[in-house]
Amino acid sequence: MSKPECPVAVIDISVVNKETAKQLVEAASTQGFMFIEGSGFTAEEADAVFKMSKEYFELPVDDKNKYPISENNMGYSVMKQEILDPETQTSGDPKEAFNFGVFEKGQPIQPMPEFFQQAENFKLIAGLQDKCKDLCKRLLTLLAIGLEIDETAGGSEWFSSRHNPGQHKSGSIFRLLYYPGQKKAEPEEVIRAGAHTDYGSLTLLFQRENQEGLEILSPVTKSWTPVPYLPAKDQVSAPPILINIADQLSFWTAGILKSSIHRVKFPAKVQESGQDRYSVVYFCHPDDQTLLEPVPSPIVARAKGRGANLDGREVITAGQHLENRLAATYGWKK
Ligand SMILES: O=C(O)CCC(=O)C(=O)O
Ligand SMILES: [Fe+2]
Repeated sequence: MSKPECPVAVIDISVVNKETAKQLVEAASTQGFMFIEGSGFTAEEADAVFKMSKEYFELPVDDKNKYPISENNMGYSVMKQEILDPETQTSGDPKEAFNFGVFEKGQPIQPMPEFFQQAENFKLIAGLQDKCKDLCKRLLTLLAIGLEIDETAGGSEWFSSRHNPGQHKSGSIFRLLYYPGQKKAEPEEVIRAGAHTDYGSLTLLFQRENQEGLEILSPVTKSWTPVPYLPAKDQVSAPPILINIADQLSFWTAGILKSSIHRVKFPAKVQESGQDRYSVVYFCHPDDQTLLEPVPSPIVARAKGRGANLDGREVITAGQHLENRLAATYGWKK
């Protein structure tokens, strides 16, 4: 399935069946990253969200700072505020971001900047969040099928039934990111987003052509591997979306599914052109009260001794796990 120049698999998920599920679990248990075709997102939606994002980040910083990120992980994160790799980084990531919590009954759950309240922007954000939720449900169903989860315990619904963003509280976040280009800096020296794993269950990433920068520490080759931009297969569809497994799915499956370390570091081509990078991310999290207990899968059961399978370990909830990770990232007290 992989195109020769692409280090991660490209999987068409338009059909939900055992064959697609097998391909997804194979990719999720090797690189932990994969491109998805057949997501249902359109080129028009992708163009619109990147246009909105650029307009937002061009606003004066004082305006953006009126809605600062708070302990609920929603709002504006100013340049260098976030430190994704606190153990090795001496200063924050050179990027800005805005985090939206998932709307409840079509309404935001945080104070919204006027810019995002404009009817067209509001409709776009709400619509994209809904599509991200649906896509994650489909991916979670496929992963459950691929892991052969016991039918009597919930089968293909085991993961998806624990994800109800917008109905139950969760850490799910829809995020706009902006990494300003820096023409002069040495490419090798500039880390745009420090090495980290994602905190939830799954992450969806939308990126743009000629704005590459994401690298994964491949569990297969153990080396930093740049992830390319893949063009759309036709004029109507959005380009393939990059998916990665995050901590909670890895923990749930005793490490069988890989939550791979990744970072953002502009390649020479992007560095030389001084090009900015914009990305749009959906972090999918289980409902806060979800217990991170072993998954009833024969495949996971064979991998004794790690993650949720560890005997004698205190079972924590998804919400507690997220609180711990955010406290480290932003220097918040626990
Ligand atoms: O912008 C990117 O490509 C990566 C963002 C990322 O890894 C994150 O925000 O967790
Ligand atoms: Fe990430």
